[in-house]
Amino acid sequence: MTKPYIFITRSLPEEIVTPFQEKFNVKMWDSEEQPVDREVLLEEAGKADALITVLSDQVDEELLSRGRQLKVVANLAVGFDNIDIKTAEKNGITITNTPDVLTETTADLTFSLLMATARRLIEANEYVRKGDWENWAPLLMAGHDIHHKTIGIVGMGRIGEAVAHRARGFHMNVLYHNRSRKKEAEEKLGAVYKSFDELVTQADFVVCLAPLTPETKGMFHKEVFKKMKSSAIFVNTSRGDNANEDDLYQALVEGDIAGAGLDVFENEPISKDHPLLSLQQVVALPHIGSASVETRKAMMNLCLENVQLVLDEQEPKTKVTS
Ligand SMILES: NC(=O)c1ccc[n+]([C@@H]2O[C@H](COP(=O)([O-])OP(=O)(O)OC[C@H]3O[C@@H](n4cnc5c(N)ncnc54)[C@H](O)[C@@H]3O)[C@@H](O)[C@H]2O)c1
Ligand SMILES: O=C(O)[C@H](O)CO
Repeated sequence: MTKPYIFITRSLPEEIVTPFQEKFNVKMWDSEEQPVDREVLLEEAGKADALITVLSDQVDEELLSRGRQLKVVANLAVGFDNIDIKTAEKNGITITNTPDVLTETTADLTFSLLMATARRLIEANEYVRKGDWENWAPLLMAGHDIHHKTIGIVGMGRIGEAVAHRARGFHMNVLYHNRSRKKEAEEKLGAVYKSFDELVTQADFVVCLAPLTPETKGMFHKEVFKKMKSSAIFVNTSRGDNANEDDLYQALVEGDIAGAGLDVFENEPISKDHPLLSLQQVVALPHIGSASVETRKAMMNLCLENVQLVLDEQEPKTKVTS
């Protein structure tokens, strides 16, 4: 009997893939960094039983209609905005993602980014390395306090709650906005529900952790930045498209807000000539929210386990539904 065929769109460590090779015929794209060619991906989708994809692979109608035998697409991310879920369901293809295993790691990064932006850590590090540090000065690299300030979390899901937990450790006042109220989080974390407008007006740190959907796309725009405090810092570790980057740039230049910590961008990788990167008050990271070795390996394992379960005609651990 021929083994089921799994195609993985990036090169993953052998130690992760080897245990599955006895049961499956596994092929990987030969680069860890370079995305798979679209033509190759379409061709593979036409013959694979399972695909393991990453967030930059567009799993759209064209791809999902190729696979006569495609049964499952396991996305190496909790976000699934790169996948047309409805078409997958229509075509009987199971979609899985990687929730939970990355929650704490992404919350760590989100809070680090908030701190790095508020306390100007990257700018200060460059200052020392360039040899610009000549004297101690009363306001040298003075930033903004974090402790006892107000954090506003938009998208109080798994990661949002984990960020709120960290914020409580810094004696912060926690506000949140979510699609629905979360009474348990209010009790557990002392978080206070606010409308979106109230939250952006009152928070010192506005943190976006909502998924990218038609509803959230561009939700942080010109008028929203204008409502924020001029001392506010915007942190985005969800998806770049949730904020309008031109409006964010203008808001920073015109002093509507004080800074931005960004792990995600409208176009990734962001061009080094992008206006946002010319601003000292912006800390920019290359989409590394979940990037600890332990967590990335846990995400890879979860993808492979999900694929195995579906191919064995069992329920996957983390199925995505519309
Ligand atoms: N930067 C990174 O590397 C990284 C890592 C992991 C996750 N993420 C992003 O973070 C997102 C959140 O992950 P999660 O595991 O916490 O997901 P989750 O589903 O547990 O939480 C998302 C929350 O957002 C809420 N929400 C949805 N639409 C909303 C809206 N219009 N307004 C307000 N709230 C809304 C949901 O009700 C939910 O509570 C992912 O979708 C992904 O885009 C990024
Ligand atoms: O959605 C996700 O999981 C991230 O963007 C990558 O870990």
